Amino acid sequence: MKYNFITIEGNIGAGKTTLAHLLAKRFNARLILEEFADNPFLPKFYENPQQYAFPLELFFMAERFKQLKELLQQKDLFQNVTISDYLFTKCLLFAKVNLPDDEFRLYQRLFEIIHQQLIQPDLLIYLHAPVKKLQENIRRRNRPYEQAIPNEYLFNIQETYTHYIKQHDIKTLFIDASNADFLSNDIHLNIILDALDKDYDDGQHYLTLP
Ligand SMILES: Nc1ncnc2c1ncn2[C@@H]1O[C@H](COP(=O)(O)OP(=O)(O)OP(=O)(O)O)[C@@H](O)[C@H]1O
Repeated sequence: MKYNFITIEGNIGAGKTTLAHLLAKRFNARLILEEFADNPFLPKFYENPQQYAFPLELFFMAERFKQLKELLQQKDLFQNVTISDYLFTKCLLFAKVNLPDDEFRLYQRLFEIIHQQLIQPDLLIYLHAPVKKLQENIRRRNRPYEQAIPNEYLFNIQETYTHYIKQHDIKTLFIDASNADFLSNDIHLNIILDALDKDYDDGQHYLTLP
């Protein structure tokens, strides 16, 4: 395994957490998981996005910073592999979609100050699935407040992520996860494991799962 700190990203319902658990088990890695359930603004945001977007985004940024800073500063970081199911920049990407321009600019100023203090992963795994598949996953896991997410919101999030990854030339394994089933299909997990044995240049590297 060539990487010390891997982050898995993707749209809502793409399967980040499942893959993060499987990889962490395989590499006996430290696991950093998104704690979105503690965000009291999330159900309110889905009911009334305009009113709650700013406190929602601030809460996410504060919580994620606290979590990443504590974990990544522990001395054993580079003795163990670390897997996380979110990138700190996720805050900024969701904020771009959810906030009006003036509020976004304020948020971005705060983000940039905070962001510099964090260690970045050495590989990003991006799970890309079509909106139809995301909606199926969201329905199946059945978190009540997510059941009316419009397709347009998922498209916007997807666009924002892919644009960011391209623009910043981030070292990314870009996985077509349309058919992904990491839990019951060992072939899918093995394709990812094989890929993690290789060195990659910066930029996107595409993988398709059969
Ligand atoms: N910055 C943010 N702004 C708005 N909503 C957010 C933000 N971050 C996370 N969320 C919401 O929190 C919930 C959890 O999102 P997330 O994509 O992290 O996990 P997930 O959908 O459980 O991932 P996966 O299914 O890929 O494991 C979703 O409803 C998502 O929209």
